[in-house]
Amino acid sequence: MFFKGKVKEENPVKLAIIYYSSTGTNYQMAKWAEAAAIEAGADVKLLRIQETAPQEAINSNPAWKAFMEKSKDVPEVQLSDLVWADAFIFSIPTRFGNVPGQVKQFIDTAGGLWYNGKLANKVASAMTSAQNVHGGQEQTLLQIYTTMYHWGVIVATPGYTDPSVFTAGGNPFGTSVTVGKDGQIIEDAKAAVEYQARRTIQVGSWIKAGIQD
Ligand SMILES: Cc1cc2nc3c(=O)[nH]c(=O)nc-3n(C[C@H](O)[C@H](O)[C@H](O)COP(=O)(O)O)c2cc1C
Repeated sequence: MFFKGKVKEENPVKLAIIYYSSTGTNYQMAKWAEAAAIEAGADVKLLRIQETAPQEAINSNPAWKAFMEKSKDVPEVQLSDLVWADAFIFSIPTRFGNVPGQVKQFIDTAGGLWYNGKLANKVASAMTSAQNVHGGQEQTLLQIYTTMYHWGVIVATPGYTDPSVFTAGGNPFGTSVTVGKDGQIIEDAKAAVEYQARRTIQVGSWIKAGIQD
């Protein structure tokens, strides 16, 4: 159950790691997932969801402004990336116990793909952050999973299938973290993120192999 190996190299799982981040937390988690996924042999794209907030709002928060500048070269996720991928990992902040509007705006452009069955039978898991330990992290994960259920995506949560889940705070829905006053992640979450990436790829490889049989 504790998957540490590599997926089949001749037909790697195509993994889209899709994040939204204002101040870098979810970017950090996405980068950890990216490194682990490459190590596991997946074909990986790290993609950011388009920022749609007004420039004045971004400028009013130095951490937000600095992070926008730092991450400007990360490619923006396109609908074609959703079609390309066998599996998704979403990393998104908690906003009032829900997904950020930027994420919802992108998701709501996928109606045509959904209608044409282009999103079904993929695999997904999600990660999130919040300011408070009990700030709605699980609820945010459930919100994005609800969309996955509509898409016909198979949601592959970590559950309690690896010791790293406990070290990171024990969220079986997906890795979730708390952002301290210094803007840094409080929990020791890197191993859990890496494990979640490997597990998403592993389940993705099972589904992909099953579809090809
Ligand atoms: C509009 C808004 C709503 C938020 N709602 C919550 C919340 O419900 N619970 C919480 O603990 N933190 C909340 N936060 C804090 C964010 O979750 C936190 O800034 C985010 O996890 C940082 O992630 P990032 O660095 O990737 O942007 C909110 C922040 C904003 C701007």
